[in-house]
Amino acid sequence: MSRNKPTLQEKIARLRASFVNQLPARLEEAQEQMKLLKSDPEMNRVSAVELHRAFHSLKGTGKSFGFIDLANVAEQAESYTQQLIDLPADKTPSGWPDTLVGLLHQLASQVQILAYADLDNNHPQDAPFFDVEKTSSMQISSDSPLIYICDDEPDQVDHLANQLRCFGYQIEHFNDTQSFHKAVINKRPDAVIMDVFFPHGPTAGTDELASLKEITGQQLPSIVLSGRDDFEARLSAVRAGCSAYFVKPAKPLDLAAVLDDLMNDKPDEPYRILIVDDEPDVAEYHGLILEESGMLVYQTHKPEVILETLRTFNPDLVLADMYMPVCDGVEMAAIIRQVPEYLGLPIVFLSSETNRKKQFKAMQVGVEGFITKPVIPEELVASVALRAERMRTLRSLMARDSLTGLYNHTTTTEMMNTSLAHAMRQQETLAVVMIDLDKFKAVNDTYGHMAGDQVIVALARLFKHRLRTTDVIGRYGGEEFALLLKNLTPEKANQLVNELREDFSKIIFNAGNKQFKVTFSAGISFYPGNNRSEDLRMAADEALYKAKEQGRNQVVLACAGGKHDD
Ligand SMILES: Nc1nc2c(ncn2[C@@H]2O[C@H](COP(=O)(O)OP(=O)(O)OP(=O)(O)O)[C@@H](O)[C@H]2O)c(=O)[nH]1
Repeated sequence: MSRNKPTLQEKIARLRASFVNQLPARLEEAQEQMKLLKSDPEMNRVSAVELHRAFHSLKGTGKSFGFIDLANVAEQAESYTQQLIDLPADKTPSGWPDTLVGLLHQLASQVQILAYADLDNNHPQDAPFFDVEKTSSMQISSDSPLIYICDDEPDQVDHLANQLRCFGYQIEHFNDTQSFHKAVINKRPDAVIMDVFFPHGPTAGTDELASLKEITGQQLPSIVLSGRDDFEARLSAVRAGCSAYFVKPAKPLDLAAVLDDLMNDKPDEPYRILIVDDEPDVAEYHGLILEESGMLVYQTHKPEVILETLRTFNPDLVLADMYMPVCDGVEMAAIIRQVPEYLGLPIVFLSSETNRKKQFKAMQVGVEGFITKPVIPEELVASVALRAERMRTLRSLMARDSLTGLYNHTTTTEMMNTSLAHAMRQQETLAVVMIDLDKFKAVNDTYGHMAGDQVIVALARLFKHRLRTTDVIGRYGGEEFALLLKNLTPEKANQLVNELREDFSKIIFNAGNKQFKVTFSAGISFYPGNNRSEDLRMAADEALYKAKEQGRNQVVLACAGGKHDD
């Protein structure tokens, strides 16, 4: 019999119950430490530090799960042990064991109360867990964008639709607003290209967009493409919320550029958050809140594996506990900062520590901020998202080419290494494709450098639309591109690159009143067969050279050992 997946409430209820189940063992441990402390007339400071950590953790987790009475007693005990630790070695206050024993008794009665409490009806007091909104910016769609064109002049539309299809857009054409209306209600497109004038009304197209907005409550991303170039038509487009207005005949490439901008409002990859907390339940709880908002979370409970985990998970932000047994959060942050690659990685402490001096010490090793326990889910999500976004922007500036937004040479080379290592570990295949525009010098010389740039941008756009999000697209040099295609057979990779080549060769570019087309050549190499990333690159380069030699506008497959399958 199949069971539904547990809801967030159910998962959190389980975590709270698990915390309560662990309380007797934790209390017993604290009592053991207390015995050690009492047996030592000099007061063993190691045990005092251990006790302090145990109380601190009970306070933080207790607050997070909404067990406020328990957390309050733990806080008093934490503060008292801190005073003991801070005293000079030769000064031990009389009566200290009684105070601590008293606090431990109070904790024991709280544990008893919780053991018999009805946890289902005892929800945390200040944590509106279930209202964390799923931010729409976190979902990824790998499908080709769907564009509806509504226009009653089929000749013009055919050419536009064919050009846009070359970029990987799915195009559906409607001759009248009625069939367009039905189609939108049935399946909402990613964007619309709409004419203004139709036989049944001078602004029937834009009126239709406005009425759809009213009916559905949502604005359709839309562009106007019209024969009209007058104030009334343009105003109707503004009022219908259209993003751009083109007068016929418009260049398909210009429309594709605007469509790209509209698509760019689409989601990014989810933020990657690494949680380091020695208490699995606490890590799980904070992880649930972040996952619920669409982030990708990885947890580790051991600060000693931090560097390996950073390498494999590559987070946008580290959310760490401040007190952990092997090393504390500040020490762990200092270790992270020793690695130049992670100098800019945001580290945020999630802690019940409110001591300013301690917070300042953490800031000195480059910790970005503190989120105080118990967390308010919305605040946790907002402050993590804000910092992770900043990290993304910074990384993107460093890793991407400014003309195309593709990965630059350095990043592409790094990704070739990591993709190959990943393919080897997972026993997957990897295809490296080197692509070079044909006779591009002549394009620049004949039509100008700006026209040449337009070609480079168009090819980048074609790759972005047509390849999977798991594939890597890099601008390897001026007019040279590199693709890393995962898990494809040589036949499939060859077929895919040939389709891209054919579609690209059909795109019509404009320079002044001249029109021209451009082609590219490609060489493909594979793992397995080439087992070092340098070999993969060289084999793909040689195959590309062969494609150029054989007449350009073609794809050549490289085999291991430098042979080619033409
Ligand atoms: N417009 C523009 N041109 C570029 C850019 N980067 C490189 N190029 C030009 O690309 C051309 C490359 O020319 P070549 O290496 O001689 O090769 P080709 O003319 O493409 O000929 P084949 O590769 O043999 O087909 C040079 O004219 C460069 O100036 C760029 O960012 N924008």
